Amino acid sequence: MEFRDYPDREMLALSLADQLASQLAQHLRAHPSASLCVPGGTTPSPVFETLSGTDIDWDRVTVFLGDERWVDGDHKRSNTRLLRRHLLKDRAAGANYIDLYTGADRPDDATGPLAEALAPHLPITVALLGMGNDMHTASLFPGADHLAAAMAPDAPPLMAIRAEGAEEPRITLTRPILSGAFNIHVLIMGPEKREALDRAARLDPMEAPIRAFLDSAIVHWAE
Ligand SMILES: O=C1O[C@H](COP(=O)(O)O)[C@@H](O)[C@H](O)[C@H]1O
Repeated sequence: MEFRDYPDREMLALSLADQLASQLAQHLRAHPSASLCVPGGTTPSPVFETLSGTDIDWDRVTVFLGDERWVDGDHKRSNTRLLRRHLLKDRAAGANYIDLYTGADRPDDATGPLAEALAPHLPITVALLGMGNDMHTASLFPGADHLAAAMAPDAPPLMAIRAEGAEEPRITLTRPILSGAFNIHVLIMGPEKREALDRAARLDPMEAPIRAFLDSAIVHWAE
């Protein structure tokens, strides 16, 4: 794991957005398309704001979330809503977006069609992961009902998942799809998350799912 410590959150957002854009642009120089997997939650919006204005060929970039809460796109807890407000605008408005919320009654009914939609965009070019204070990442929560299956090497690309720490049913990309990304970044802010990261580094991925991605990730942190 590489740990990058920034002087403040603004510097982190500017620098990380630049690193993500550079990796996408570099991939696009050698390939017809690239994919960007991003987190939802409360942390990434400043990074998204900067990234949305970067000058890359967004028409050739496919964006999708690492996980989605099973709520309508205009619900205040929708991760897609966050993306539409902070990332999929300005220059990045041209990106192809795969919405993980299909409107099906249950996320279980969406995993098959979504796996087909994602397949042409795998392996992920750049995966940005978030982390909760409970050491979950995407919707891979400690204690979640299908965590063992979602962490297995032969897990399907997406799974429906429920957890006590999650307010609503979720859909999540699974461990093999996320860990197969060419470039993995973890974004955390604040002292609590730094402590959680240190704790996670000493735990098994079933207790601290973020642990599964740390060995090959660059972690970006600011107070
Ligand atoms: O529920 C979620 O939580 C994590 C962490 O979110 P944060 O609010 O602590 O930044 C996020 O990465 C994930 O995408 C989201 O669905």
